[in-house]
Amino acid sequence: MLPSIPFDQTAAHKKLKSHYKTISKKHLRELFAEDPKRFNKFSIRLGDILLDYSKNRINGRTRVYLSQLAEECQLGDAIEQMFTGQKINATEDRAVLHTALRNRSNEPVFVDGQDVMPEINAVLEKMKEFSSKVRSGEWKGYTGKRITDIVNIGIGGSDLGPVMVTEALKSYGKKGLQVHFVSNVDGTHIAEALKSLNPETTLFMIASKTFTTQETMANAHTARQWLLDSAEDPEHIKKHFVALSTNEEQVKEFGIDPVNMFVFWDWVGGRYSLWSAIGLSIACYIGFQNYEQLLAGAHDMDNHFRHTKFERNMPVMLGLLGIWYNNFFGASTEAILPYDQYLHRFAAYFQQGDMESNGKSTGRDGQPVNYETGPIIWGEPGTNGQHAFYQLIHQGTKLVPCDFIAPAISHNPIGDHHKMLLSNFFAQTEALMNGKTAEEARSELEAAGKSKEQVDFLTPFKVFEGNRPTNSILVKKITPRVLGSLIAMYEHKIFVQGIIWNVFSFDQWGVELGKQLANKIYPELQNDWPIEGHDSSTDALINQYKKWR
Ligand SMILES: O=P(O)(O)OC[C@H]1O[C@@](O)(CO)[C@@H](O)[C@@H]1O
Repeated sequence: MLPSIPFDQTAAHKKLKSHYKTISKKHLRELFAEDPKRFNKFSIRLGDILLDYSKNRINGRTRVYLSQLAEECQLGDAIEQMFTGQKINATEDRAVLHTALRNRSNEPVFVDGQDVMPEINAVLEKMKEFSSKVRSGEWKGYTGKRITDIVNIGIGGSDLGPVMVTEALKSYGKKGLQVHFVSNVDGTHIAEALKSLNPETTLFMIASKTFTTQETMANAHTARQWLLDSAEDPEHIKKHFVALSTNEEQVKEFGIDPVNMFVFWDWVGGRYSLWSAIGLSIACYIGFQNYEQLLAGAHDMDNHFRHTKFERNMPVMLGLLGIWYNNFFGASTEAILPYDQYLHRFAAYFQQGDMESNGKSTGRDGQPVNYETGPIIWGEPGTNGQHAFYQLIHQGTKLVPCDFIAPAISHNPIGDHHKMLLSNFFAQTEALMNGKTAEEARSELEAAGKSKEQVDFLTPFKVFEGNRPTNSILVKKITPRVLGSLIAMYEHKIFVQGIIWNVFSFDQWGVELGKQLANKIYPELQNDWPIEGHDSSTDALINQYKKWR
């Protein structure tokens, strides 16, 4: 059981609060001027990943106090409790073992006294065999044709991970095998997906940990009817449907043969499940060997996280820096800005990963917390973001700590594109750090031949305060292994923050109320009678909908 340590009552919190008063008055320009070796002091390398966190509003003392905060919150113990299968997801009485799914060492991991590695390996073997059959054409549809299209039907963690990874690793995708993703219960989503597909060569993967999620089950039934409209014989379902789930009973009830079920376990959180059977669409698309590389990369980061002292620990430093801005500088959001178009769903993935884990306001002691917890995560690929919201990041009134991510090597080395992309990647963090002084702005305007009146008028609008913190994560190339490490790095950053904010990061009770009310309203929409009994707004909205539909 995790201890409950209100983070704002730790000695380190007190020290950080006082330290903030001095360090927050220092501009990043000064911090770099004071120490030419600043980069060496505030950067970490792990394989083909370089984390440069030197452009942050910290000095050596800040890092000492932040590390003390982690120590006081017993982060080290908490890490060991997770990796060794303790039931740290206390409100659901479950272990948290996405790390076991990628435990390439195969060292035993025990849940309730049983080593879970044999069953994990059995599912991986089944995924290997199945993905090989689909990719080779051995797996045939009801008319004997090979599969050309996979449709993953799932939502949240049963969708976002496979989407993000198959997009990020698109250059590893198999030619002639397309993956599609349907998640929204909005009929448009499945209608648009099915428009271009042939039932004879389409394989549906119904991805759902519970196999009860309204959206997924609605889409799954629609997909099944779409197949039967062509195939007619229900016997053919088993050639075109597999299930990725923990719930065998519901899978059977839907009509999928348990032989075609790829199981995972209740100690795998939905938003941490791409390493489980939920990753089957990934394995089919990029091949099982590449999927194993993804697992290996995550395992590399797991070992780093578990065995590295906090000051040299990537997830720990990222987690502590996030707390520094969230709880001491009052920054309520964090931007993830990948300078890689294939990573265009990376920020979206961690919207669920981070916000569904730490978007909590009740401490592990059952009491309301009296400090900020999970930040709002957002972001878009660079350089697009520069033409959308960088105005606010550079000159707005809000502090937005940003993670910039970029590969040194592109999968598409066309002309000078990558050098242009990377010049922006390097320039943006430099600009956010240094800014532009009024003197610099003024002399630029004068050099441009502006009149004195124009210079006086325009100068204030051309000043950049700078001092805006960023992390730079430069990787050699986005390979399956590097991507696996990057994802695990952010997973563990989220873990670090949840431990220190004294919340339970692996349940998600906050998603239940909306579902409950939707299940109450859904039957009310089955007729045209006017509704009353909700509040006047909900009644009016429902009744207007009924008039218009
Ligand atoms: O995989 P499933 O059981 O269908 O859940 C889908 C998603 O729904 C949730 O909102 C939980 O209800 C996410 O946590 C989860 O990833």
